Amino acid sequence: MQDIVIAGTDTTSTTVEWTLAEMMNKPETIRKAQEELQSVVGKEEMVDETHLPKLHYLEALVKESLRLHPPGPLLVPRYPTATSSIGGFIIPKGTKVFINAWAIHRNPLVWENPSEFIPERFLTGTNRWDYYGSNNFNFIPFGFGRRICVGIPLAEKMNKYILATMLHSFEWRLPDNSKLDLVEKFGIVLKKEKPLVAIATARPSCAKLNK
Ligand code: HEM
Repeated sequence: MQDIVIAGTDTTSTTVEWTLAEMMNKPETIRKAQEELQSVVGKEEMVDETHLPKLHYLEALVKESLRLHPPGPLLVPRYPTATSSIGGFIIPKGTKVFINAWAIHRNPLVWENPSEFIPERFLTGTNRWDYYGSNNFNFIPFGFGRRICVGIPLAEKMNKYILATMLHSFEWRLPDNSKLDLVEKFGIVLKKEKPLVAIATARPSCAKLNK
């Protein structure tokens, strides 16, 4: 139980924080997400679970944020049960192996402009990557194989639900005289070095919230 709470809380809040920070750095993404929310949810309603599968742009935003800033950058270590050879390297049985998902997600042979936040890459062509290691394991924010994250169905919903509600109900801006930075702090969970501080103002378009 404790494992599930630990694995499921920091990862989700970090994903929401990174996604909002990247969006505030590229305000047109906020406008596009709010347009999508306007057409799917509308002015009179609050976001609910039934809207989530229709929010394709929002899903692309979350995926692009997980690509650039995977909360578990090195996944969980593996210990091979047999000696094996990968890419010419011998990996003895029992070696502690880390998978660098962070680097895989920025591989320039796979991702065009890998360091740039471009959610559209998850909307077109074969790039509608899922979370289960499709596309040759080039996108693995939840890991892969037997020990893949068990919380994917919940995390998928929560990430979108929280962000959708925040963007539908509020406008977001930085405090006066502050600058946004996107510096990472490496750890078991990959966080922002400086937590995002943002000011929320209720959107006039959200009638129910203002009652
Ligand atoms: C954005 C949210 C999340 C991300 C990015 C994430 C990421 C990960 C990653 C990378 C792993 C290791 C997988 C591997 O090494 O192959 C993992 C494992 C795990 N996650 Fe998540 N996770 C998230 C949310 C959640 C939630 C919401 C729960 C539970 C409700 C959860 C429960 C777990 C558990 C129990 C494991 C260990 C699985 C095992 O070892 O068999 N995670 N997660």
